Amino acid sequence: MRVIVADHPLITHKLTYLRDERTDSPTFRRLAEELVTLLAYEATRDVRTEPFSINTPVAPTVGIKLANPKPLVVPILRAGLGMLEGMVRLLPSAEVGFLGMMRNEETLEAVTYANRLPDDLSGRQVYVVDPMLATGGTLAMAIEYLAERGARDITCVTLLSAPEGIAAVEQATRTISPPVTLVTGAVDERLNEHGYIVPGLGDAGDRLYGVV
Ligand SMILES: O=P(O)(O)OC[C@H]1O[C@H](OP(=O)(O)OP(=O)(O)O)[C@H](O)[C@@H]1O
Ligand SMILES: O=c1cc[nH]c(=O)[nH]1
Ligand SMILES: [Mg+2]
Repeated sequence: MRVIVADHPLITHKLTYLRDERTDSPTFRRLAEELVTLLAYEATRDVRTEPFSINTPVAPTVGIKLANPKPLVVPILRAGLGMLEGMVRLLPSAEVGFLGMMRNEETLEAVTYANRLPDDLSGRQVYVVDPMLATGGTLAMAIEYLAERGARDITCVTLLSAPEGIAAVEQATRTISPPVTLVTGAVDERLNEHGYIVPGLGDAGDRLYGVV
């Protein structure tokens, strides 16, 4: 797995406010959206394009446009929804599929409770968005699932990642065929005994949408 830590000062600045416990929900949502736009710039560096002929007012020229099939963006509900708008703003022609997944807070194992994705992902570039990569169970399960359906390559965009989670996803993706890339805003110190990222930002879903 290729890991890109996009530690641009603007990203780290916005992440600092996002982490701050005093940041309220509306501000948290706005910052998450702004952050994903900055991360998406890095994450889409290898998006597939094809030549596109146009005429400027001065001369004909050949540029590029996104190739077909268009990329698929997959937010992992709930917290990934907070990154969807920023992602599709940058990729307006992308399609969107949904995976609903939650961690069992006792066992820390991921459970899938919703799935609305095209059956056949052959040839598709897939961008998975979820703010948090903690133990890695959720992302590993999502990646395996997308690979089984034939995704051509899979790029995961997270705001924060734990070293333990990166190692777990690396291990889990060792045997799958599509290339996997992780683009993250920061790699934090560790996980605590409850599986939360330290220093992290708490529960991203709760901070975006309220405590469940
Ligand atoms: O790497 P892991 O240990 O699997 O943890 C990461 C997952 O935990 C959070 O979701 P959560 O289960 O809290 O669901 P929510 O988005 O509905 O709050 C987060 O958004 C990831 O999906
Ligand atoms: O720190 C963490 C770990 C998992 N999920 C979160 O929302 N935050
Ligand atoms: Mg949560």
